[in-house]
Amino acid sequence: MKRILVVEDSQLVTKIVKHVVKQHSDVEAVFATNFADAKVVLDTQKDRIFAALTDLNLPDAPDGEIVDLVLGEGVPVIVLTGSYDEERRDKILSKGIVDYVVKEGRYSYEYAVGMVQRLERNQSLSVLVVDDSATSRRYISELLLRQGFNVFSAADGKEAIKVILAQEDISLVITDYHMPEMDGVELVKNLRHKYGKSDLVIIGLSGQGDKSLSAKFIKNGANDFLLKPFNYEEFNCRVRHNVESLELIRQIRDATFKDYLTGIWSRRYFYERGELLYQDAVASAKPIAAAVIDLDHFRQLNDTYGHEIGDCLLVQVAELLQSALQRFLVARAGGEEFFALLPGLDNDQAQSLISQVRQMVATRPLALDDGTELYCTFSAGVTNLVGGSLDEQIAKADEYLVRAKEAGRNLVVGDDDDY
Ligand SMILES: Nc1nc2c(ncn2[C@@H]2O[C@H](COP(=O)(O)OP(=O)(O)OP(=O)(O)O)[C@@H](O)[C@H]2O)c(=O)[nH]1
Repeated sequence: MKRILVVEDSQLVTKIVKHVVKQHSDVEAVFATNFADAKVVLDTQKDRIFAALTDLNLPDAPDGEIVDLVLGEGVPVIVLTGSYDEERRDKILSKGIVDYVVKEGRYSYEYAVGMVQRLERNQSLSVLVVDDSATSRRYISELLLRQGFNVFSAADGKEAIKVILAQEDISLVITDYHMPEMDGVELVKNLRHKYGKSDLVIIGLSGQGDKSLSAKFIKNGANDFLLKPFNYEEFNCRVRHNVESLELIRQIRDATFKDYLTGIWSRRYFYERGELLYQDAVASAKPIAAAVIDLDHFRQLNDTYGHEIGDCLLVQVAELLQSALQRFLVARAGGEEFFALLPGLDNDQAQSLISQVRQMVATRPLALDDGTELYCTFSAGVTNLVGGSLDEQIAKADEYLVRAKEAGRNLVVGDDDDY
């Protein structure tokens, strides 16, 4: 639950903000009606305040002094004001606030509270700024840091690709056009070989003299374009809009490809992604191992403890598999069965890795809500025998799994075993 400080002297506005906050189950608000009360809240609860929504004209501080107070405590500020004055707005924005929202009807209050949630979600998103000008890189990075993002930077396209490969979780790239080594459009073309628009948002930037560049960027795969110099609010809105579109696409993808119970990849995704990994391995003559993992005596466990506890165990085992094999493709195939695809591993390596995971699952107690601890084991078949398709390889691993079950369970059978 995120706690926000709302500093507002109008009773009517306070009532509206309370109502809007109530619609967001993950936000709670502490209210102050003047500068002095806000100071007391910050003095006593600063570490628990995630962000502040503040008016500018308070009875005991009429000239926006509250902004300096809150920023001085290191708390991000979203100004919510009735003041339309452009000059004042620019002055307040230049202090480093997250956003300046004018009270113009119901949507503006929802926008302001939504901005708090945006700030929180941005903390789990990484952004890469690519520009050969150190000043420009610093400026754009500073704007993004204000919005809560994790920010990385690179001085040209080549360096950008290195950062992205080393830092797999980059969701947004903001790139200038004119750069040595590799320009912005070349960078977009290169990135689009590997990352679709649902994996990575790219926003192109360039100076006023290059108007045709917007089309060039977008035709080569950028999601959006901004002409420099841009104003902070335009930048903020464009970034927010693009990041929200990305999240929506990811939600749809997850609903299609993630298993509803455990949250790990589904059988459908395993075959879609797995087929590409499989074809890559075949084309490059590199090893690829497939494993079929099946929990032992799961019917008995369900019968003894109930289906709900069975579900709870499936979730915990899925988490263990996912974290132990995080470099690889892991999916719930259905029921109490999981698939793993391990590109780059030969059969000895894959069998040894899956055996370590088997040992870990067998010896780690799985905790239930009432404090009870249960243990469960799995059996697995692991093969590197690449047939005509991924399906055939999985069928072979499944054959070994049956042998592991027949040999007594809690066992991993590979290509060289005689079971
Ligand atoms: N709780 C829970 N149980 C499931 C789910 N999907 C399948 N199962 C149960 O998993 C059990 C699988 O039973 P079996 O195929 O006989 O396998 P097993 O009891 O694990 O025996 P072995 O595989 O031979 O060790 C059945 O009782 C299914 O009802 C699920 O989503 N949740």
